[in-house]
Amino acid sequence: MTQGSTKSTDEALAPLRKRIDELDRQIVELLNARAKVVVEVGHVKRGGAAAPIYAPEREKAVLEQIRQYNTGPLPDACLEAIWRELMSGSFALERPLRVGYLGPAGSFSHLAARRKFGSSVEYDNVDDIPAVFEEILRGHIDYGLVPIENSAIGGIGETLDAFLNAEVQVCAEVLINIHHNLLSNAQPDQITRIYSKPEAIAQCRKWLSVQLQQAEKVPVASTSKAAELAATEPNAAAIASSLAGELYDVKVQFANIEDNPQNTTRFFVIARQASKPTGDDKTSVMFTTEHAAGALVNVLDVFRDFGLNMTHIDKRPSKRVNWEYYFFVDLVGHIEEEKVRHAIEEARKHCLQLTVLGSFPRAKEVL
Ligand SMILES: C=C(O[C@@H]1C=C(C(=O)O)C=C[C@H]1O)C(=O)O
Repeated sequence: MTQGSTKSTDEALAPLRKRIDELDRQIVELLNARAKVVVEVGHVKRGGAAAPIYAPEREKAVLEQIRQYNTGPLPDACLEAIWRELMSGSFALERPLRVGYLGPAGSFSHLAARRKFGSSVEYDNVDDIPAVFEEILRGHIDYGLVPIENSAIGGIGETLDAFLNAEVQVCAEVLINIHHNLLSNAQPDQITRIYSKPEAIAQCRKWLSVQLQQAEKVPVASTSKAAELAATEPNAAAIASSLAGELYDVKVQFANIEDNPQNTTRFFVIARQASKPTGDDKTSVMFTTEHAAGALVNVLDVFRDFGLNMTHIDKRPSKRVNWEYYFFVDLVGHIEEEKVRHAIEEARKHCLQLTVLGSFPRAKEVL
């Protein structure tokens, strides 16, 4: 490029950048005007009957409105990411929020928590899934992220079992694409060992059968533990999230090595309170029935008779009596809707016990 053309490019850019500077000034002013209103919301929530700081129903309405306002050229997903981060800042202005997840840091639960709650909340990593539930009940954390099901391996037994022992509420759901990465600070041909959680190794089976055949596959307790090992051991690699790579300072050598690119995990956000209706919600229930012919069908018949669509069903052994089960069902609708409330009252008549785990806005996007 000649000097003349560089100069004319600079000349052409200068006024455009000046316009951007002025718009940025206005955006900052507007963001702070919004933040001042959020501070007032915080005062209202803390006074009188204390209202939860995180309001999933309002989050959904705000994001839907943003999509409606959007006339481009920015894609909806970009604006949504900005507004999620903005709402994360709102929490900090109302009252610092503590969010717990199954650790160590860099796990997929951590990734789900960060995508949902942004970078302005405090995160706590907890040793196991039941401990996330306990920390909610003890008031040590405000919200907890727990995996409920994966598109490839199905229900997460540890989470389902934890609902039997802890009375927490489901207040939101989060869908996350699980992308695995091969992380290592060694050159690929120098890698002799690959650490990961057995499930992650299994989810990358096809890729591993053609790549890095020389390396030994070593199972460890979590993908984030694997990343930690890969950071310290020469010639070691890990299969883990890109977040784990960032946190433990290990390079992504190969991205998206999972066999199924649609590999998705659904997480529940658990809390001490449920969420208000949005008009597009789900209700999660857990029940056990008598050990008799047709007992389960009798309950499901009620949901059909009331026209309630079921989006999830799972079962876990009661662990009290052999072959006695707890069933977990997600229904479309909110418990405050007359039809849903009525259906659950009717279903209860066919159960030994039925617990409503919570109603929450239906997640539309995979984050
Ligand atoms: C400001 C509020 O609190 C939180 C922050 C929100 C926001 O920044 O728009 C929306 C919902 C809440 O999770 C509110 O409840 O309106």
